[in-house]
Amino acid sequence: MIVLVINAGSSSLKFQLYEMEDESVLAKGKVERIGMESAILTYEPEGKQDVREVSEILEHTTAIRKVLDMLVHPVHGVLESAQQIDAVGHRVVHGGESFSNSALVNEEVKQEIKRLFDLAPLHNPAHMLGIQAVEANMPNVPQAVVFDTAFHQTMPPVTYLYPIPMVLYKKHKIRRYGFHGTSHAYVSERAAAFLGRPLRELKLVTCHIGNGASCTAVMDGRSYDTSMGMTPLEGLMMGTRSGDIDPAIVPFTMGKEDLTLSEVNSMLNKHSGLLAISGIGSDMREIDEARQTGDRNAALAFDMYEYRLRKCIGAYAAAMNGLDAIVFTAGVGENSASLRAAVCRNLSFLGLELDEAANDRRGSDERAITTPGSRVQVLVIPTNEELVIARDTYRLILDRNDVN
Ligand SMILES: Nc1ncnc2c1ncn2[C@@H]1O[C@H](COP(=O)(O)OP(=O)(O)O)[C@@H](O)[C@H]1O
Ligand SMILES: CC(=O)OP(=O)(O)O
Ligand SMILES: [Mg+2]
Repeated sequence: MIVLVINAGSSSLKFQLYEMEDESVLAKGKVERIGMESAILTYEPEGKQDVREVSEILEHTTAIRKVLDMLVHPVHGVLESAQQIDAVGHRVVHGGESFSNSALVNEEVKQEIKRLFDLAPLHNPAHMLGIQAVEANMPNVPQAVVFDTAFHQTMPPVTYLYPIPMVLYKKHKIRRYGFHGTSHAYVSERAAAFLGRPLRELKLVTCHIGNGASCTAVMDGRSYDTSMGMTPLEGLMMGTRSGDIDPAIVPFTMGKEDLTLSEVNSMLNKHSGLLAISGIGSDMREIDEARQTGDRNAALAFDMYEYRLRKCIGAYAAAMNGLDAIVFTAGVGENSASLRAAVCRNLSFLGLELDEAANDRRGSDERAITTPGSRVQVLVIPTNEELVIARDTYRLILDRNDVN
């Protein structure tokens, strides 16, 4: 069975094409700057030359058509015809309280994703465009949705409720949902396999540190608490997002700087985090380089980022009354040895002993970066959200075929 995985954002669309018999990736790529004159399509077919094309792509339907054209291209293609694609799986960031599992797309599911637009205004409308773009280009292909929030639906009320009037939860479902669940679930399972112990018996803190960043306390094999909240703005300091701040800063700043709600939202989501403190950018590579050449603002941004992450790990060790392993994953977590080292050096009170050489070693393999005697293990585990989406889609289609 051939499954196309799509992660549609407001101005981008990432994709991976899988042959599910052996879970091999046939091709992958992305379309960036959708809606702009010079959109960029990057396409990497397995065993063939990569392609980069700049053209006008004004909406998601055109983006999907371009992707399908590439997949069946006479020179760069990996398929004879787009009809070989058996199913499409989408990443959907917000599933609210309605979805604790992945689902096949039908009218009801689409209505529910639409109902959640308010809770994820940056993400869910884009996912819906992705679903509609597939419907327009491949009308008979079944689609599945895999939610970032699903893994966190096991959180108890003590961790998911906010101490604000209950009526707001009842009326508007204001609560912690958590995100990056597909990644936290995947790396937890891999961590248990790596440690050779049942996941149910482990207390883990999984750190998904990419563009967006979140930490999860995984206990009894489930998400017990996680740092992102009702939206992906809460919690850790990120590339351009503030993470936790005093909520009173919002009305105060709006008054003092005469900002609208949408301006203050944009300030916290797009103009804060590493970017705001360093004045350089949101990319950890740039920050780390600048810091090492003596840039003080970059050093401060790095230290704040590290401090807030370490505080979250410490809080979750207390929340679970114990800690067996910390897992680092996603762009920064997998690649930034200096961030991992800074976090670990400052957690020695937990009996954590960093193996500096293992931490400095580059590679995309799963590995421990602590000494064998370390009381808490620290692992680097590359995430693979696309594979989980492809697997869930595959399983849903097989189950459906069994029923029919
Ligand atoms: N070698 C590296 N060192 C430090 N940070 C890195 C490195 N490579 C990638 N990153 C960071 O990873 C981030 C992207 O993470 P990723 O998980 O791919 O994000 P997303 O999926 O949200 O786009 C980049 O912003 C960059 O800061
Ligand atoms: C939910 C979220 O923050 O996603 P991303 O890291 O892809 O921005
Ligand atoms: Mg990501």
